[in-house]
Amino acid sequence: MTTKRNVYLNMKPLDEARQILFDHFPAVGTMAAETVSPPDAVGRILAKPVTAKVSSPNFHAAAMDGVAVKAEDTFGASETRPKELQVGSQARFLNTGHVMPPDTDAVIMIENIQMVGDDRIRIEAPAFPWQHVRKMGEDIVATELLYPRGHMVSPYCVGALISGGIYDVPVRRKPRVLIIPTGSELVDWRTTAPESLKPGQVLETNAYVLEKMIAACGGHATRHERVMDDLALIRQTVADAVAGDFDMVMTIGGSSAGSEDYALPVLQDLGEMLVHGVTIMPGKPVLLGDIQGKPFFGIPGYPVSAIIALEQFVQPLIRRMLGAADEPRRTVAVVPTRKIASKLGVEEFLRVKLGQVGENIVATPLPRGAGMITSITEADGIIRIPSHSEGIKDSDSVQAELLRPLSAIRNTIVVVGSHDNTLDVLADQLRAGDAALTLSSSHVGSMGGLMAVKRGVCHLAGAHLLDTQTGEYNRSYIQRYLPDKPVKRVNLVMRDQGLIIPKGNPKRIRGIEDLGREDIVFINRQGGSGTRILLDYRLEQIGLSPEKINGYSNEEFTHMNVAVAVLGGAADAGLGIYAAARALGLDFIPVVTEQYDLIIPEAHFKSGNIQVLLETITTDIFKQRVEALGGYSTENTGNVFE
Ligand SMILES: Nc1nc2c(c(=O)[nH]1)N[C@H]1C(S)=C(S)[C@@H](COP(=O)(O)OP(=O)(O)OC[C@H]3O[C@@H](n4cnc5c(N)ncnc54)[C@H](O)[C@@H]3O)O[C@H]1N2
Ligand code: MOO
Repeated sequence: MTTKRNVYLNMKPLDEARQILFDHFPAVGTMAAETVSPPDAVGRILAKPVTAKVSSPNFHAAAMDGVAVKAEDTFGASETRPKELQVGSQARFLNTGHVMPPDTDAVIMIENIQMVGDDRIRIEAPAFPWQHVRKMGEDIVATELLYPRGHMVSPYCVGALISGGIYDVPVRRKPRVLIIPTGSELVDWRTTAPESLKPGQVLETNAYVLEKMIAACGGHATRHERVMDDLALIRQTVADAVAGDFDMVMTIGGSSAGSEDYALPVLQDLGEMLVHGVTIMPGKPVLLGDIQGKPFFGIPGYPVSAIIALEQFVQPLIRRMLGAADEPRRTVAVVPTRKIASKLGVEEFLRVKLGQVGENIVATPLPRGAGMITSITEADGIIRIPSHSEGIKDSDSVQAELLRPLSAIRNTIVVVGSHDNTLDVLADQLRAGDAALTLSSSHVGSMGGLMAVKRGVCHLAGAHLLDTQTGEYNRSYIQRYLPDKPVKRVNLVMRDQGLIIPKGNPKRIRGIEDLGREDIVFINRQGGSGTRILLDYRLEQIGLSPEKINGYSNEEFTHMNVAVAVLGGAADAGLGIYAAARALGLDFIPVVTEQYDLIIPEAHFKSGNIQVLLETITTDIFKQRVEALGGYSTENTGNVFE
């Protein structure tokens, strides 16, 4: 094993790095042509201009059911002076699509004629020439251009291609790409049961994601099995791929500066490095190179970094090789829900949730870790914060690239505040309903939710704020923090908070009163959290002083982290919701039932989407699903407080 580490030689801004790549591979439309059938051409790029071989229709055709006539013979007909025509010579019955008989140039619809005996018809209006006739070549004229080269064939195009007699469609061959995931920690999902995953093992995902993304832009990718962190092995795999019939090769992982990051040494051994390191985030350590005239990419291992690197470099290069146009994403002006700091000197691809609240489309930032695939799967858009900017203010209107259509974003209810698992049930039920609404929730704590209501950047907030003076939830906080904001408060659920303890309760804890025992170590929540307020309130009620509790000053920030501390043996008990205990197979002693409400500004309360939400939470199916989670009660669900 080598201990030599790579250093980023010369980080380039995104535009410059792209230019270096495109200049080095001036590959526009270089893929050879091949022919495929019209249906198989869908999604492919035309290698040549396509001109029609035949006209469509290739004869004059009746466009309506009725009689074919010579327009001239009908001139002068009116209601007061109807005309009669002889069937067989002056008028011939035919149906939509039939060939027009010789010497006819118009069709009169069947409903506009009267029979006179067996062989004459009466009309009360003249026909004008070519009325209700689809003339030869009306749709497509033989020899005319159907599509220029570089056009992407759509399902609609198949109709025009076949009608125009193009049965062999010239398209560019798909660039063949080999994807080589590297990393000794990677395991194959097909041979690894999820329960058997050991610490240190990571399910290989990127090769699958990239394979589909390459297919989406017109390439064809092959996934190599994962290669261990072994310089010689990776080098051999890359060398074989380049010598074979792949047009492009990429490794995933090992692109940065770790002692086992081999993408750069492999490239240096086999070819020429063009760029190592781009001032973007995620995606910084991407490596661009040339091995024997073929593009080589060292794609960073973090899932979002891999996706961004692919979108910024690989997909555009593939489109160029195919001679296809670039497909910039639509952008829309959005207002961030809070101010967002960003590092100077790097262009950040910030993933955001979007929703239309009042006049504005508001953007809530998602977690920024490049290792979090959900930060991009949950995203509706991407805000690109330029490298010269230290971030964006919450009042700034900025552009976001859209990952979902605007119509879907307008159909989204934005809820901000404390997290609760029943919101997931609600999201699912809302989507299954006739309106197919999306619930987009951001978890910033109860107070964060109230502040979002105050600033008008959400449709509603979820909160469970206990007033220790009165024992009431939320009301006094609303009075205090939202004095000028008329809101309605609707109960979503009552939920159990309780002691999360090890399976089997080895220390025979009975309740909060036991937290003062000398043999028990507690794990606390951070000051200001709803749960901490609750604990302190409860301790005061039973007259147990915090100093008596071992571990009272050890704080965690989430219910799950409290449960993890208990599971790992760092603590014997912590206060949290039942769902967290259940997720880790721990035991739970209910302590109090707390109230979780939805706080809805009057301005939104009457809106159709909110009314659907309020109906949904009172349905039996919603309540049953919530009760089935355990630790919840729906006795007050849907109750409205002014
Ligand atoms: N000292 C420094 N460390 C790191 C830097 C740096 O500048 N200095 N850059 C960080 C950045 S930014 C990124 S991005 C990562 C990417 O580095 P690598 O390309 O070397 O990626 P790995 O270390 O191999 O893997 C990172 C992470 O992703 C997981 N992974 C890798 N491949 C796959 C795959 N095919 N499917 C699923 N997951 C994968 C891997 O297990 C790691 O957890 O480096 C930072 N470090
Ligand atoms: O820049 Mo790395 O690609 O964020 O995680």
